Amino acid sequence: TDSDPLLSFLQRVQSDALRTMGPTDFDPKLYVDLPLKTNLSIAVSAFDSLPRRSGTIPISEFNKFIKEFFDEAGSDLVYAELVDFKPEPEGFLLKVENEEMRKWALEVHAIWKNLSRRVSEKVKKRPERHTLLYLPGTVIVPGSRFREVYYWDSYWVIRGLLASKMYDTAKGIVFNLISLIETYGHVLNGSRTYYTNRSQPPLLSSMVRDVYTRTGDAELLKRTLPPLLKEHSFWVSDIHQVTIQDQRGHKHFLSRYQARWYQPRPESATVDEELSLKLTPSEKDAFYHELASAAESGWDFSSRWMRNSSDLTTTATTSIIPVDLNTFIYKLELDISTFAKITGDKSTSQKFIESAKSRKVAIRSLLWNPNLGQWFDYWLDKHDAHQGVYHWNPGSQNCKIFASNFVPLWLLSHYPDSDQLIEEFDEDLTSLRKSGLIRDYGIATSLSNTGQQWDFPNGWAPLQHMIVDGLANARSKEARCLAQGIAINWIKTNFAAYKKTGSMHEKCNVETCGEFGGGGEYMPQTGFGWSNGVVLALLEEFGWPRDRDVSC
Ligand SMILES: OC[C@H]1O[C@H](O[C@H]2O[C@H](CO)[C@@H](O)[C@H](O)[C@H]2O)[C@H](O)[C@@H](O)[C@@H]1O
Repeated sequence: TDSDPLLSFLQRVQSDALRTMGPTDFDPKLYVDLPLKTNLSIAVSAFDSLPRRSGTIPISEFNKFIKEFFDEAGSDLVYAELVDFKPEPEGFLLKVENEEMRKWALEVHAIWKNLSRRVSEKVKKRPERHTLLYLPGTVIVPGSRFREVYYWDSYWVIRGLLASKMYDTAKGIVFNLISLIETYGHVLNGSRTYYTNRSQPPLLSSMVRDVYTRTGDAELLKRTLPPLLKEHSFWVSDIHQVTIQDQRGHKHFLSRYQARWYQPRPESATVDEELSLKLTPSEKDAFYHELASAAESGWDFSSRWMRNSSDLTTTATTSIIPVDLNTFIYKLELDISTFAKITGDKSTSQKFIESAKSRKVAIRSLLWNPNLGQWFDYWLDKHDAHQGVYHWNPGSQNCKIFASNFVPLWLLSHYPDSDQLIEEFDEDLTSLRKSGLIRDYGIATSLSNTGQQWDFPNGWAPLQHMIVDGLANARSKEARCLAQGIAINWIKTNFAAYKKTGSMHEKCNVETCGEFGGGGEYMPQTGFGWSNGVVLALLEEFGWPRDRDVSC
């Protein structure tokens, strides 16, 4: 934040706000999202002259200051009309025959109008007054406190938009993300200045591929290939790529999450500072780095990254080689190779076939566990590294159960024939069935109830979708039935929660029908981009017969 005067100032306002308002219902993100009305220097001197009693600004003075110097959070994104939205598009969810389900699906489809925005011209004119970043086209936001575009959320938003037949809006989202690569060299976690230090799970090529499959737009592939090559370089750069030598002396290259950030996350600074109170200054820096890196994974936060699942300060994201990240990069490599082939760039196509092959060997050699029949994250042991090369140790696979252990199955829906990564996966699904992850109302994120939001009993839409989509495209009938069963229960619980609360939720509790998820550092959010996208995508894939009950 030192190099960003607006952010430093907003963080001062945020920490004074906590002292003034108290911790109940306090959301630190609100303060770093406030757009400035005046020049920064004027606001700073007004802030410095506010009266303080025992270090605290009186509430009326504080509120007056906020009103005078800031516009409302989110007001720098304005409502955008969706040019391709139709209340009931032609060919919409043709397999959904049940009237009640169809009516609800149309309501979920209509929520795109509530979530669509464009960045105000004010941001383009005076970027120094906003933490929001300018994007050229219409955006779909997740909802509630998430007032900006998020990277990996956008994949499932696009899946939903494709089911809603909104191809132009879907393409516009891709172009927005590309504009971020052009400016920053990678897609940001989200479109805010405080997210420039990290990315999120790399799913841009998957967005492009799915839009291309529906539209056949080869121009899109031509335009996206150069930025996708940049994105690939980002994920195999020094900070992300790790070399691991196997027991036969063969060197493999896999990637990890790692943010370029050693301070509290500005959007959660008061929380991070409180958490780090017991740490020494150098431990604090390392802890903040690990938290930001966990945010890059999209799984913020989870026992998956913690050495001790009851102590968030033991988060050690950068010491882990994640199954899902390497699956996504493997798919990125296959996608780049496919796009290059279609657009006539043979040498790039060949080069990326080779990269994908090497990554496949690495994933199979280091992350796949043939005895337990699943892929595991791998813990890096710094003491075991010699001149930057780690030595593989089978005991360092993290054999705890997480939904991410089954994310490679997702490849079945995109590369069903050519992909040998999953060929060893037991088609009778013993490891998945016995994992304990499949619950009555969806796939649990993990088996540990730690109070973190990416843990039990929460189920997240993206995780349901990747595993279900993969199984639905498997050869075995059993796998396809399992996929359908999970999809039906997930749709039912989203339906029940919507009927009960009038909203779509960011996450659900997989134990109880109609109950939304909890835990983590902020209040459960509604809206909600990826949840809507996944419901629409699953309804498109499986349909809903007339006589199937909609309730649990
Ligand atoms: O403000 C705290 C954190 O919030 C975001 O993470 C969560 O919401 C995102 C939007 O739906 C989602 O992509 C992510 O998986 C969630 O855990 C944000 O991405 C974090 O960087 C931020 O610190």
